[in-house]
Amino acid sequence: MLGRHPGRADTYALGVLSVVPTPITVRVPAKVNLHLSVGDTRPDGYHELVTVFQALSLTDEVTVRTADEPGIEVHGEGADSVPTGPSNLAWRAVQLLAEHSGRDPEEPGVQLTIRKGIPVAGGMAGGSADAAAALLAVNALWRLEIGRDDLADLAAKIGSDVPFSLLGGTALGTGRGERLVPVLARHTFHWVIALDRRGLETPGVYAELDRLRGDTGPHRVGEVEPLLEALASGDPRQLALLLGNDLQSAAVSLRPNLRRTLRAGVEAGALAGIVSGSGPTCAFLCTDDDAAVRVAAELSGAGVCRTVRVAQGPVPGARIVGDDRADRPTPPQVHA
Ligand SMILES: C[C@](O)(CO)[C@H](O)COP(=O)(O)OP(=O)(O)OC[C@H]1O[C@@H](n2ccc(N)nc2=O)[C@H](O)[C@@H]1O
Ligand SMILES: Nc1ncnc2c1ncn2[C@@H]1O[C@H](COP(=O)(O)OP(=O)(O)OP(=O)(O)O)[C@@H](O)[C@H]1O
Repeated sequence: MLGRHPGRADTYALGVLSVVPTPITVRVPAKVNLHLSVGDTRPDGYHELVTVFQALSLTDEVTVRTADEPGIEVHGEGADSVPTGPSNLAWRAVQLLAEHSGRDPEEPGVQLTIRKGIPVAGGMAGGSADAAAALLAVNALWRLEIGRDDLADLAAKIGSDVPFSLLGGTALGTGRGERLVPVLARHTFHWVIALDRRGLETPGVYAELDRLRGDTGPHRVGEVEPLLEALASGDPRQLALLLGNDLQSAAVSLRPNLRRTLRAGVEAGALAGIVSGSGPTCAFLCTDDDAAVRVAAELSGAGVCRTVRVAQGPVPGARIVGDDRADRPTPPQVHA
């Protein structure tokens, strides 16, 4: 590798030596949709949305490094069900940036390591998060200096949730969810996240919503202003009354057990519970950190879900946290 690409920006000639750039690690959050109104299907097959995203403190980390042998390693919970080939969304991000910068997308000379903390196929934008992280990391690795707005345009080509994974915080999303405006959210909100035993595929959940709706319509997207006011006030009780997700009925129709999970969270003391995005993960809003810990303990004892996490939001979007974490003890579960 050393010295083989003297003209490329990712190796730097130092006399007879070349220096391979330091690996870059990006941390990226999960999301929950506090409000998700699904309108009609557009000619391109996507549904018109009005949604409010919030980034939560469940995170993935993506490390990119220059390598002769490209590949993807995935560590952490659910790693076995994450593809390590070209359908991995983070790999698609690498290929997109390679095309964008005039490199060969089939041989980008990059190795990816993904550490999953976001549930896979859980409705929390795990794959989208990895794609956003890979965009930011490779932009830095190759010193492309693509600005945040242009990165967001590239992100939208990969998936509707990817631009929000880059942005983070709390944001209003329109279009198919990719057009974003940041929203003021005072204070930190405390969440309990209940993970289901198996994932749900997003297209199937939208299709189930269409099936349940039948010929009714047109479908107006719901009002979001009261929720934005609750966010600005910072009062979780006010916010709890306004949480809503049009995909919830479809997710519950595909997974009737979610009804029991949602009920159990509220019985355990949460202010309200919703299915997160396309599900099956359920998110419960709590009054404060202590309440969240109590709800999490009770919910995990209720036997209604696979596992339970406590999280806070909003948190920042994808951001560089440092160089290689190769000294970490977690053994890889999937190899490229
Ligand atoms: C459910 C949400 O997570 C809510 O934020 C998103 O709408 C899903 O976003 P995503 O996973 O990034 O989805 P994409 O990869 O863009 O699309 C996957 C599939 O979901 C459906 N889809 C997605 C977004 C949208 N506005 N309308 C749709 O109907 C389509 O069947 C599409 O083929
Ligand atoms: N880097 C990735 N991490 C997780 N899943 C990925 C990744 N790349 C591709 N996938 C595939 O995408 C599918 C959906 O996974 P993901 O975790 O993104 O779901 P999700 O959180 O429900 O997505 P969203 O909330 O954006 O609809 C998985 O079944 C997996 O096969």
